[in-house]
Formats: sequence, structure tokens, C-alpha cells
Amino acid sequence: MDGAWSAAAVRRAESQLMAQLPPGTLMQRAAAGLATECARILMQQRRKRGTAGVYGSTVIVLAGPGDNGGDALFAAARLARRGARVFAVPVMGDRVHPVAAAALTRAGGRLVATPPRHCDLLLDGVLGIGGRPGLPGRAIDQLAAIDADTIVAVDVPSGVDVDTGAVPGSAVTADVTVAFGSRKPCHVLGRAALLVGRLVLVDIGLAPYLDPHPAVRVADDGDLAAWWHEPGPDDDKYTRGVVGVAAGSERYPGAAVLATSGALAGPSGYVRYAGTAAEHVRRRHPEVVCTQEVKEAGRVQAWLAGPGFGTDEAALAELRHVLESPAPVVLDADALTLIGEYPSVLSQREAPVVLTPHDREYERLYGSPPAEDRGAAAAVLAKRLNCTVLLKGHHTVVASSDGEVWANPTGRPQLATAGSGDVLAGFMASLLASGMGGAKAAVAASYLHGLAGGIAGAGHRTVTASDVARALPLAVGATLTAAETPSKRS
Ligand SMILES: NC(=O)C1=CN([C@@H]2O[C@H](COP(=O)(O)OP(=O)(O)OC[C@H]3O[C@@H](n4cnc5c(N)ncnc54)[C@H](O)[C@@H]3O)[C@@H](O)[C@H]2O)[C@@H](O)CC1
Ligand SMILES: [K+]
Repeated sequence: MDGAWSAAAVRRAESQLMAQLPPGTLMQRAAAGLATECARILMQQRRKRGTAGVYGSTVIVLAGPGDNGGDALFAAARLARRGARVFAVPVMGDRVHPVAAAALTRAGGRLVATPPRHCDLLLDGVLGIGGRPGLPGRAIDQLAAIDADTIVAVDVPSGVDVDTGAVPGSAVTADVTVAFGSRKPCHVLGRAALLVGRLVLVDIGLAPYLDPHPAVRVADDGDLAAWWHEPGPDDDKYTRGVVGVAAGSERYPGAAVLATSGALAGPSGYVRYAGTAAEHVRRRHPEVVCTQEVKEAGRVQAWLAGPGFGTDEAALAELRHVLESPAPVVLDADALTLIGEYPSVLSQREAPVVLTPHDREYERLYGSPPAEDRGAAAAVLAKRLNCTVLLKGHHTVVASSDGEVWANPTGRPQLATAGSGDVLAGFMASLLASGMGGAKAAVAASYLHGLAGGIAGAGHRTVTASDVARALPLAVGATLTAAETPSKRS
């Protein structure tokens, strides 16, 4: 498991580490890593576009008053020593890190009020973990005036809310963010995560000092492999878990077909379908055992209810039957609307429930739209309803009822396609049926669903929900294989 740590947690770890080191060492580690990445980018640009490489390139630094500006200026000094033409623009009056500014000047860089209009690389050293959301006016003006081939954010894209990922004002949109020591929540949550571009982590020796409980957890291949239930020699289709899908209707049979394709891609050994789209499911998936109603379906180890289900009396009755079962359930789509209208149907439940709202469904459940702090938004709903909440978005968030927050690192825009959520929900129910806990199943399903979207959409192919379902077993295979041989995907 990887994670993202709050600004305060990073500062606590940094001060412990700094106490062991000569003054300035950490900033030099950060600057060295940053300069290395900038040089790599400039060399790649040269190969792609025939530009200058490091020697002869134009680099502009937007320098704020604190250590974030200091990192940027020290890194720029290293680039200046390799022959880059460096212009640093103080963006908060004349306040810049004095020692770093002197180092840049010694290396041949210049502090200027008006830089060139074009540069090969712009370093955003305006604000780091000491920044409040929003940008100073001069930084906004410079960003508008300068045409940069690549924008590299130092530690975080300036202007974002570091601890929540909210972006209430103006902020830098980076191509690459070079983060020091650890991820911060803004790298993985909310609108800020969309401004990060490619994230590069520079090791400054912080890891041993970080709190073992990050503010936001981020799953990796190793977690997925550890949670995945591989069938053993004594397993049969029942012991691998039976998943029940109550989805679709005569009007929306596609939801039933897609939800069952998601369920079939998961680790459980048996998929039952209960609903009025049985004919369609049978035709597409002869492996699925179909009934018309939930109470005829027999025992399952997990249910999915909701996609394409309707919100009428009959749907409510079916939802009640699902919730009477002692098995864990995933509630999606129409089931969320029903829960919003009849919250009491959840009150008697002891077995785990995973809710999978998008923003409008969240509003129906909570009474107001999710806050810009999406981690906190998911967590308050999870606590209120005593459920796991998977809040969908560019960067899907999962919160457990006891306050653990996970950010999914694999989502991609191609997954915003009709029916993709039905596949996700069916797949998640299969993970629950195989014995995975509620939060883990939600985290694992969004992780693998995101990877499947990437596999299906490789080479700029358009992606349908059926493509994602077909790619899920490939995503599982790639993840379990990568966990066995970690070097293959890092
Ligand atoms: N603490 C450490 O040991 C290390 C810190 N490092 C760097 O230091 C950064 C943090 O530096 P600082 O603590 O100096 O803080 P920042 O450089 O993020 O901010 C500096 C100052 O800007 C002002 N400010 C904040 N928000 C503003 C806004 N919206 N508009 C106008 N002014 C605003 C405040 O006076 C704040 O103190 C990290 O992000 C990282 O880049 C690295 O060098 C690694 C080591
Ligand atoms: K920055």
C-alpha cells in the first residue's frame, strides 16, 4: 500500500529527518531530483522536436517566497550550470529564498521582472505545502503571458488545496509534478489531481519517518495480489463464492447483461441472475443461472442490486429481499435512488454494504452535493450510513465507515461510457462473494476497472462497457503477474 500524507504529517517527518542532517541537505536532495527530471524532459524534447536539450534551452522559474521557490531556484541553478538560459521571476514582491537566488545568480541565471515570452520549460515554484489555495496575481499574469513547452510543478501544482485536492481559485496546470518524499492528498484527490500531470516522486529519505497511517491510501499491485482469492485444489464453484445480480428490467435489459458480464469477470465461481431481463442474460451469458425474482434465486455470498432496476414498488420489494439476505451487497444506480427515498431499508442491516454513487446520487443520499474535499465527502456519507462508499469521479474515492479513505490511481476518462458502472458493480459483487471485505472489494474493483479501461482503450481506441468487461480478466492477469515480478510494471 502506498499513500498520500497531509502537509502537517510531511512537516513532522521532515523535521525528524532534518534533525539528523546538516542544514540545507534536504533542499539539496529535492533540488537535485528536480533538476534531474527537468534535464530528462529537456533531452526528450530535443529528441522529439529537435530543440536545444539542456544546453541552450530556455528555462523560466516562477519563484514564490518560501522553500518551494528555494527548491525551484536551486534546481534551476543546476540547469544553468549545464548551459540552460534561466530567468527567475519573483511573484510575491521581491521575496525569494535568498540563498537559492544567490546560487542561481552565481550559476549564471538572472532574476527578472519580465521573462521571455516562450520557454522550453517553466518551473512552478510559487507555492508548496506551505501554500494556501489560490495564486498571487503576478503568478496568474505570468502564466497567461508565457508560452511554455512543458510546465513542471515543484512538489504540488501551486494554488491547490494540498490536503484536500480542492481547487477553489486559480491554480497551475502542470504537465509533470515532481513531488518530494511522498505523495500529498492533492496528487490523488479531487480536481487538483487533474492538474498534476505525470507524477514523479523524488526520494529524499523521508519514508522511515512518515506516519504509518497516511491521510489517503493508494492501492498497488501488491495489495491486489494479497487480497485476491486464487482458487485452491479443494475449491469448487460454490466455495469460490456465488454472486447474485438483481439488475436490469424489460425496459433496461442491457444493465442486466453488463452487470452479469462484470460479475463473470470476477473471482467467484457461480453467477446467479434474478430479474425480468433473464432472457437477455441467458442469451448473452449461458453460464449464468437465471430466475425472475430474488427470493427464487437461492443462496449467494454477495448481491449486487440496482443497475437498470427501476424505482417502482416492484423494484423496492426486490431491494428489500436483497437486503434481508445475510450476505454483503453492492447497491448501485436505481438502488441508490431507492435508498435516498427510503433510508430505513438499510437500518436493520448488519452485513457489509457498498454504495457506489456518482455526484447526483450522492446528493440524493446525503442531501447536498459532495464537498470539494471528496475524501471527506465520501467519509461522512460512509459514517452516516455505516456503509462503504465508492464516490465515482475522475479519481474515484473509497471510504469505509471507520474513516479509512482510499484514492484510486488507475481511473481514466474513457471509462465515462454508458454501462461502465454496471460492469464495475457486478465485478465488485463478485469480489465480495469471493470473501473480500467491503472496502477492499471497492478499492480492488475500481483499480482493476481502471486498468481494464486502459487496456480496452490502448492506442486511442474508443471503449464501450462491453470492452471494459472483456478487458477485466486481462487487467487481473496483468496485476497478479506484475505483483509477482514488481520490476515489470514500475
Ligand atoms: N521542509 C523541508 O524540509 C523541505 C521542504 N521542501 C520544500 O518546501 C516547500 C514548503 O515550503 P514553505 O514551508 O516555505 O512554504 P511554501 O513555499 O509553500 O509557501 C511559502 C509562503 O507563501 C505564502 N503564501 C502561502 N499561500 C499563499 C497564497 N495563496 N498567496 C500568496 N502567498 C501565499 C506564505 O507566507 C507561505 O509561508 C515544500 O513544498 C517543498 O517544495 C523541500 O525542499 C524538501 C525539504
Ligand atoms: K509548486
